[in-house]
Amino acid sequence: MAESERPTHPLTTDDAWAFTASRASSTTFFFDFDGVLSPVTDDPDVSQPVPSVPGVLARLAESVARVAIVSARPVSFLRSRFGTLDNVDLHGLYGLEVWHDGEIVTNPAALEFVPAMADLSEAARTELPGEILVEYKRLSVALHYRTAPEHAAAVERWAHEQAERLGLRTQRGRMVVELKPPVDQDKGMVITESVRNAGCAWYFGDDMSDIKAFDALRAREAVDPTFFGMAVAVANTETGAEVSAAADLTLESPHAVAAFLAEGLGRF
Ligand SMILES: O=P(O)(O)OC[C@H]1O[C@H](O[C@H]2O[C@H](CO)[C@@H](O)[C@H](O)[C@H]2O)[C@H](O)[C@@H](O)[C@@H]1O
Repeated sequence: MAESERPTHPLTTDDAWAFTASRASSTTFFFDFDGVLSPVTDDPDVSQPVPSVPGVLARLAESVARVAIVSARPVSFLRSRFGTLDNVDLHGLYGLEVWHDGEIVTNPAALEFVPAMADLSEAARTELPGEILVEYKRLSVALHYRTAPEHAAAVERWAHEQAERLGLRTQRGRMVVELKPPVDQDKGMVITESVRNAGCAWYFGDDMSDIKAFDALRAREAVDPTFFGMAVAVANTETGAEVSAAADLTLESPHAVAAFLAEGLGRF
């Protein structure tokens, strides 16, 4: 396929892989973590990537310009799962953190919220029902109701009251509501910045925050007729319908993502 002939949406998977292979040296693959590279678990602390994922990402990084994980998890968590992959870039907390030259670089505008987040996580543990899992992430706090969905409304209400009181923002996800600093930073902004000089990029996501990353690919296509963006959703019963509706392709599960990439690697 000639370089300028980018495939049009909707497109076949074969066309997408063929074009990507022709642009490998200017292609980036971006991945969300939970629900995409890792099956969903009740306890976020025990989540692990699908066993074949680290090997597949390492091989992919040897075939294209760049592979990056763009997650709502802290970089420290991503390092605990992917620290051995020195050719995979890590963006944490929606891009508020990035792993760069052997250290975590934090958006300075978010740093002043560290004490408030520590206090907030303590308050959540005291004030919310005991079944609610409180995940303290240094710059944000996630309140999980996966194992107690009957408390969803109360948790959402509490989160919104705290956001109002402390001047924070909320982010809804899969059986979770998160309190974040009032800093303009989302996954779409990470992608917009990262694809400025790319010829092609893929993004794999499953949650509401990933739709902004899909939008960033579309926006790049709109201003650069040679750029090709491929938005891949991973199915789930919680946010799957909305994410799939915004995607070019839907894969069934994190295991299917790993198999899809392993098959695609044969095209390079
Ligand atoms: O951007 P991501 O990497 O997808 O992170 C989004 C949230 O993922 C985690 O929560 C989700 O996965 C948990 C483990 O499978 C699950 O228990 C929970 O119900 C999901 O919402 C993570 O714990 C959150 O901090 C992230 O915001």
